[in-house]
Parts: sequence; C-alpha cells; structure tokens
Amino acid sequence: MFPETNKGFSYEDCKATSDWLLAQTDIRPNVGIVCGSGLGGLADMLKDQVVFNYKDIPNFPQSTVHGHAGRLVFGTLKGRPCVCMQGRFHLYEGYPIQKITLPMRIFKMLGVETVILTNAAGGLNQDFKVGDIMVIKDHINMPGFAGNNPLVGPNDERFGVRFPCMSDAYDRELQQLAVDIGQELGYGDFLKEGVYCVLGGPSFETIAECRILHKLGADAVGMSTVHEVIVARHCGMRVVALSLITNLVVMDYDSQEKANHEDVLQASKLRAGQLERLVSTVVTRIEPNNNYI
Ligand SMILES: O=P(O)(O)O[C@@H]1C[C@H](O)[C@@H](CO)O1
Ligand SMILES: Nc1nc2[nH]cnc2c(=O)[nH]1
Repeated sequence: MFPETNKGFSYEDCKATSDWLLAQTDIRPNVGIVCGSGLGGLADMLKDQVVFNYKDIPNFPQSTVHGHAGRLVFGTLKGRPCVCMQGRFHLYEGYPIQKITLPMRIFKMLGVETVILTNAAGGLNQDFKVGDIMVIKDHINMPGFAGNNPLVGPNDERFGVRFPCMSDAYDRELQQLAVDIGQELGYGDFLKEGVYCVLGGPSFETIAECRILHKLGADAVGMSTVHEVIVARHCGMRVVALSLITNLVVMDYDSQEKANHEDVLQASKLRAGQLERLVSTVVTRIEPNNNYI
C-alpha cells in the first residue's frame, strides 16, 4: 500500500539500534540533545563520554554537512545522564525524511524523556539581530504542506497515534524554564521567542520567499528541527528548541547581503558558548521525574 521509501524503519529496526548502543554504555540518558550547525560544542560539555561515530551505528545515516561532526555522544552533564547528536541530518542531504528523524525514535528507546534541539536560523523578524537566541514557541512545517511529513507511511502504534496533536509541540513549561534561565544568565538583551519555519533547502531563500514567510508569521527560517520535533512528539517525548539567529534574511532588493553557510558557521561561534551554558543549565534543572527545579 505504501511505497518502499515511505516505510521507514520498523520498531524492531529501531530496537536493534538502541539495544546495540545500550550494550556498549552504562549511561541511561533521560535527556537527548541535538546540535545545530556550528553548535557541536554542546557535546563537548558532557563528562564521562562514550562516543559512537554515526558510520558505526547500525541503521544510522552519515553526516555530510560541514559543521556537523557525525558523532553520538553519551555522557553526563552535572551528573545528569544525556545523549547528544553532534551533527544532525537534513532533508537536502537526500535521505528519506523517515531516515533523518530515526534518531528521535532511538532516543525514545534509550529512555530519553526530554529532547533539547538547537539550530542555526535566518532572522525574519525585523526586531531580531545576529546573535539572538530564539526560544521556539511554534513552527510552520512548509514541506509538510506538500505532504512531506516524517509520519507519512504505515503507523506503528507502539511509537504513537496515527494523528498526533501538534498544537502543544513545544512544551510550555520548558519554554518558560529556558526563558527564565536566559534571564538569570543575563541574556535578556538577546533572548527572543518566536515561530520557526522549516524549508527543504539547501538553497537559501529568495527575497520574495522571505517576504512571504514574514507575512505568514514566521520569525526565523531554517532547514531542520521541525521533522525531529514531529517524531519526538509522536512518541511522547517533551521538546524544547532554540534557534541561534546567525544571519538576517534579505528582504530588500537594494541589499547587497548574501546568505552563505560559512557566515552561518562563523556567526554561530559568537554565541555558541552562551547557548551551551543555557542548554546545560536547562538540563540540570530537569528532574528525572519530569519536574523542574
Ligand atoms: O542543522 P541546522 O538547522 O542548524 O543547519 C542550518 C540549516 C542548514 O543546514 C545550514 C545553513 O547554513 O545551517
Ligand atoms: N533556510 C535558512 N536556513 C538557515 N540557516 C541559517 N541561516 C539560514 C537562512 O537564512 N535560511
């Protein structure tokens, strides 16, 4: 009934991958972290590391993008067991959407309850500046409008329901926790909240596309995160996501600005340390029983 490419990985495939990982580490993570472009330093914060190269993990795709190392790092953050993707997969790398989101189901099977995602994004909101950190409050799934959703294909109820709700995709308490911690750390001047819009990439947006996305209510645009969030929510994990605004999109035909990946990586370096501090503090305030301290 479904074409072969839409079948994704079975529950048993995912279990085989998670069992393979669990057999090689004693760490039992309850927090999973995904590092965006140029933000892989987050993984380096983990202590007592057990590291797997993606190429060695059964069923895992390979990272092909500069700024995404391609390592799954288990470790502890101030004593809290975590697993961190140092490099994620994007639609434009050519993988089926079910493959780029496979790690979320692996996270779930490893015991992860909360997923923290980061990304580099272009700022559409006219009040945003390069270096702002945006706590994502909602998303617009542009590829999803055309049917490119990671849950397309047969639904296995052991993962989640056929028609998952997305109006609560971004956990409100975790959003507030991230904002509160940002304020405590003195990030008030560059801490924002907003809507993230995903496009397929890899080409950056035209001026007309940026104008329309802005009119649609998006504050930032990128090429990731949303697919992972959908799969994470489908299998019941809580989600908080942060965009680092690495460039302001071009909305004016007189502008000479041109988006490019090297500038994105360069800009992510400016705020990487502060973003890492924000994420690590969020992790330490999440209790295993899902309460916040
Ligand atoms: O993985 P993220 O979303 O951080 O990567 C962004 C989107 C593209 O992959 C790349 C463009 O520079 O950065
Ligand atoms: N689509 C998109 N992704 C980005 N990632 C970082 N900056 C951008 C951008 O301007 N557009």
